Amino acid sequence: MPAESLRFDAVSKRYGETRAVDGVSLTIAAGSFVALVGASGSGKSTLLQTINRLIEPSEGRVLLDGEDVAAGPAPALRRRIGYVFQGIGLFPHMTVAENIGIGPRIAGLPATDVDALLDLVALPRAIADRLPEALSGGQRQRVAIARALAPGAKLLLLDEAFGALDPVTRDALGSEIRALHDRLGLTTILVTHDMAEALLLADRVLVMQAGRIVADATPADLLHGDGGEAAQALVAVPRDQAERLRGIAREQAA
Ligand SMILES: Nc1ncnc2c1ncn2[C@@H]1O[C@H](COP(=O)(O)OP(=O)(O)OP(=O)(O)O)[C@@H](O)[C@H]1O
Repeated sequence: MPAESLRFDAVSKRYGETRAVDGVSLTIAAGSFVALVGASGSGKSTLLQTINRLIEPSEGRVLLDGEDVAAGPAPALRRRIGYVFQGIGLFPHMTVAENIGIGPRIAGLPATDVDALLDLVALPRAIADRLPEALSGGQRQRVAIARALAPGAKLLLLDEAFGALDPVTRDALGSEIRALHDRLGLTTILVTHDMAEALLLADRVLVMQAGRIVADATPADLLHGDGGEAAQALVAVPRDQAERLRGIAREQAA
């Protein structure tokens, strides 16, 4: 199955006076890796969840491969879309293998090849019989990714999926997700607070502010100073940190 393309067509979501998402129109090409960044409360998670219908837009529509996501039943839609969020949501009383296989099992699909999925996310096959409590945070996150991909999803939504991990694990898992994206030909949307992560992993970076997309640029363009004020304020953070670290290294060497 080829990667899935996405289109947001004037999508808004209101909660009373709050416009969590405010008239977003946007096309995401099949096979692209898009990062969605922005301050807390800017609407990233709300926009992401309109794709798998955890949130229904107040106005507008979302098209997956040209078809309105609201057209068919939500469970069938969600099987096409891998969704991983910070809270992970593994079932604590089920083994790793049961957690990974639950989606296809509920849908009455053929049993999941758990070993193949564990290989895919670089986990030892021997952990298949463990409960989630017997895993590290990074391992749990990998199981969640394997579960998200188990029904053959070609669209992967990651909502601060690496948020609770230590920086070393987070960096490694980010690179592995990018490699997995390339190898499986996925379309991936990564919500992150971390502009460095967005710049390093994505082909395209979208910046949200007060429910709107205020910048849409490649990492190279952002690093060249494009994208406007809000985007450049976010790019300045890792750049300033890198410069301060270089300054400390220079002082030590002098
Ligand atoms: N169920 C809800 N009821 C009322 N307001 C909501 C609800 N969900 C989100 N909001 C509001 O919508 C806005 C966008 O929230 P959203 O969670 O999409 O932001 P975010 O960019 O993902 O934030 P964070 O980075 O902190 O996760 C916020 O002002 C939030 O308070």
